[in-house]
Order: sequence, then C-alpha cells, then structure tokens
Amino acid sequence: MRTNNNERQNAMSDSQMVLQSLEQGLLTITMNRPERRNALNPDMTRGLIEAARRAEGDPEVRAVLIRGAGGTFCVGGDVKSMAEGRAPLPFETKMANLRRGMEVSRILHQMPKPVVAQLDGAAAGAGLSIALSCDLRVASASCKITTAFAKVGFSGDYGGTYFLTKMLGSAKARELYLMSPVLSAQEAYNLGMVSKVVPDADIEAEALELARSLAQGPSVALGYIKRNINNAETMTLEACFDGEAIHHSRAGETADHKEAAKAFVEKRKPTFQGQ
Ligand SMILES: CC(C)(COP(=O)(O)OP(=O)(O)OC[C@H]1O[C@@H](n2cnc3c(N)ncnc32)[C@H](O)[C@@H]1OP(=O)(O)O)[C@@H](O)C(=O)NCCC(=O)NCCSC(=O)/C=C1/CC=CC=CO1
Repeated sequence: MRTNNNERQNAMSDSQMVLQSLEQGLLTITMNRPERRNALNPDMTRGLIEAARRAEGDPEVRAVLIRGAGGTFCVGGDVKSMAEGRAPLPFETKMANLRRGMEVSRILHQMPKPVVAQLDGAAAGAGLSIALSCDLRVASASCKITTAFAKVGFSGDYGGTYFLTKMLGSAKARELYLMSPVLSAQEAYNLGMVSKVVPDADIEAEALELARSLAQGPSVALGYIKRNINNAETMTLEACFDGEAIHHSRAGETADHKEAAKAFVEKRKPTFQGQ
C-alpha cells in the first residue's frame, strides 16, 4: 500500500515494537518495549531492521536518532525469556535468525547518514552493540553501560566486538568483553565510547538537538565523511586517499558547499538543503 507524506511521517512498524517518526529530515526510531527495558525479541528485531532499511533508503531521511521508550535504551537479548527455556530452534535456524537481526547494526553503521544513539537507563549486550554501530552516542549521567554477554554465557553479537575493537583497540575491547564490567556514563565517556554525558533530565532534549542539527546539515558532505571514516577502518592509505579525493570533489559541487562558502564570506549562518 502506498502512503502519502503525512502518513509516512508518523509511520509505525507493523509490530509497534519499534516506532518511527520523520520530522524535518530526522527519522526517530524508538524501541518500544519498556516493560522489558526494551530487551530484544523477534518482533523488535524485525521492527529495527524495517526502520533501518527505511532510514537508509528514504531520501527524505537526512539523519537518524535511535532511542528506547521508558527511560532505557536497550538491555540486549531478553534474558527472562531465555530463562524460560523454550524448545530450542535447530542450530542453523537460530544462527540464520541472529545473522539477519545483526543487519540493523550493519545498516546503521554503513549508511551515509549520521546516526545518534540516545543512551539512558542502560545499554547492555546487543543493545550496546547497536549503540556502538551508531556514529554518536549521548548518554545520561546515570546510564549503565556493559557488554554483559560473558555474564550470561554468550560471546557477543550485533557487531559489538567489531565496533568496540575499532573504537578502543584490542586490549580494552578484550577487557570489556571478558570481564564485562558495568560502566558509568562518565567511565564510558573517559574511554571514548560516548561523545557527551548530560544530566538525566536533559537527555531527550540534548540527543534531539544534536540529531536535529545533523538532519539540517550538509547531508552530502556528512555522508561522505562517514564513508571516509568507515573506509579508514578497513582500507589501505592509498584507497582512502582515492576515496577522499572523489568525495571531497563531489561535495565541492553541492549547493550546500556553495551556500556555506557564501555564508562564511557574508558572516551569516548557512542554510543547508541537503544537496
Ligand atoms: C546493568 C543492567 C543492564 C542494568 O542494571 P540495573 O539498572 O541495576 O537494573 P536491574 O535491576 O538489573 O534490572 C531492572 C529490571 O530489568 C530486567 N532486565 C534487565 N536486563 C534484562 C534483559 N536483558 N532481559 C530481560 N530483563 C532484563 C531485570 O531483570 C529487572 O527486572 P525485575 O525488576 O523484574 O527484576 C542489568 O540489568 C543487566 O546486567 N542486565 C542484563 C543484561 C544482559 O545480560 N543482556 C543480554 C546480553 S546477551 C544478548 O544481548 C543476546 C542476544 C541474543 C538474542 C537475541 C538478540 C540479541 O542478542
């Protein structure tokens, strides 16, 4: 079914476990299972993938804010449901389901649009992995941050070992995965895992302000910046030089670049159109 712009702006995923709202170029994705502190289950995973695919493919989306309802980002897999010990799925099915779910981290990390994670309450296990796949993390002062996996006999998923190793280096990633300490927001900030710590009362406003400013930014250049940095995670210096040369030259052809240069000379704030 085709939807008009108004309907799309406040579209919800089929499952209602993940809410989507598009306003002025900013897609807000809200994990909505507050009674379980937004623990992941199959519906939530499907909703997240659907939202991430929309974020990637919808040209109206210029930036993304991902957050959790009820004052918690996401505590990862649902340990209470794991403890119920339902009949296990065949290994191949289990593995394929998990692999499919992880696409959310890949899309958020790779798509050429900035993604901000609003971390409040807790970010644990796969919830932390998803947060680490984002470009920027704003945390409330009381937020608890932990890999959690080893404590429940898991090794890690949703790309957390990849992102944390790239972010902090192998030694620190090993420590945080093998020992699984619960970090305060300030400790996570000191390590470089979060960009900003704000008072609990300000978390929503601060995360929204940051995400909105990115949604109103020079989108082509921001997308290329993200690509360059992603390239740097895996490519050679030569390949990164090539990428920078192409991206910088293309960004220089955008209306946003021309507007920014003009605004600089005219000593005013630029207005970006995202093209
Ligand atoms: C450090 C914590 C995240 C937060 O600590 P704290 O603020 O002190 O809160 P608690 O008192 O511990 O918890 C409050 C209530 O929330 C329930 N809860 C917490 N985490 C989970 C969870 N993951 N699943 C279900 N319920 C959860 C907790 O039981 C309390 O409920 P009651 O009040 O009824 O007792 C701390 O909570 C913590 O360490 N949590 C566990 C984190 C964890 O182990 N996460 C899973 C890691 S494995 C994973 O992510 C795996 C998968 C596999 C499956 C599918 C998809 C993805 O990943």
